[in-house]
Amino acid sequence: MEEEDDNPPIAVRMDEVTDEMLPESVADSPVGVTVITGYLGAGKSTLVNYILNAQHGKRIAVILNEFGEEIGVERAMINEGQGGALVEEWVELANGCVCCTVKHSLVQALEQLVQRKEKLDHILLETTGLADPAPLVSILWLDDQLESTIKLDSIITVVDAKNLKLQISKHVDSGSFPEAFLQIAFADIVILNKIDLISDEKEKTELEDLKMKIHGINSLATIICTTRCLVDLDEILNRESYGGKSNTHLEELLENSKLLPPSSRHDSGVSTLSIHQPYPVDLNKVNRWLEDLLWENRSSMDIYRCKGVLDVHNSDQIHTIQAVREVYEVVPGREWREAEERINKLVFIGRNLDLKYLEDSFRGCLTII
Ligand SMILES: Nc1nc2c(ncn2[C@@H]2O[C@H](COP(=O)(O)OP(=O)(O)OP(=O)(O)O)[C@@H](O)[C@H]2O)c(=O)[nH]1
Repeated sequence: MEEEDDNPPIAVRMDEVTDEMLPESVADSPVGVTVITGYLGAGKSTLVNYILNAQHGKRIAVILNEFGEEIGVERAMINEGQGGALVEEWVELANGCVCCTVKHSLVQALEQLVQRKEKLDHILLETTGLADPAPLVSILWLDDQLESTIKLDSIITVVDAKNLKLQISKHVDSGSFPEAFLQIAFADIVILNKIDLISDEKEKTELEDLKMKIHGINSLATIICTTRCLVDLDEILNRESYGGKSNTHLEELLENSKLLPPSSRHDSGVSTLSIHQPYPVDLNKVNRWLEDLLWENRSSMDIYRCKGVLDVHNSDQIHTIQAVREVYEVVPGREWREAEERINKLVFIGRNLDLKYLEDSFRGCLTII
């Protein structure tokens, strides 16, 4: 037996790896669902058509969903992989409001789609007329323990570079803010599209300004500039933005640069800010604090998203916080490294965010005051 163990591992080319050769956990891993939002005419259909028709070798189902309208039967299109034929399927959803009746039916319909289609690599859900992606996130962000065959991967918001500039200038000094800002606030990835329409030098500087404004609304979003939504699919699929066990955003959050508060508050009132505090926290107190912030609405803040890392009392594991509106999750991640400074860092995206309130109330969760 010992001799066998001493044999060197046999090298296998990754493109020859079949499901049978993969550990069960990888072969059976749930199919990622990416939600695509964006303002009218920003380029959502252009992105979907590109993904369906490009030669990327991935088998992707696209579901077109008219939220806000009565939901009956929705169309799903599936790319056969090698840039081959498109197959059309109908995914049946019960009528009703997205936050109640459709909840289970949407998840069930997606699970059935995965079961019917062998080796589906990914599902895209294009939403039209959906101003606020949060209800959809709470439907698709499923607990790992449910062992679903699907999992929410990320939210992509397609933005029209030329139009966003106009929208931002129009809404400066105004109390209102366009739904495009809300879609940016919830995005994990912002595709800043129609870059070809920004041509002269002056506009190019404005493009940098636009990126800063997007990060002013949501400093956690990855911005990808495109023309006709031509984007490397590896940059947008399988991001695992909501994976409880995934450490992807943990390392991101530990990077200082991602956490600096924007130099000035965004005029739309939708902004990002972050708090950093040393000393371990009491996990029960953090849960109560989050519930107070997200559920009780005692302050004038409107918190859309929160991501963070925690130094939990009596634990060597970094804990991550992730919240979308009232749904939140705190999970242990990797262990703190020896040289790493143990700290609590939290990033909030929302309206009327109050730094002092957040810092003062969070201090109550520390084990050393
Ligand atoms: N110049 C330019 N035009 C683009 C680009 N991307 C998309 N378009 C055009 O913009 C228009 C709107 O694009 P769509 O993909 O239909 O946008 P959409 O977000 O799906 O639009 P709705 O479904 O109406 O919300 C179309 O005429 C596209 O051909 C781009 O990068 N540059």
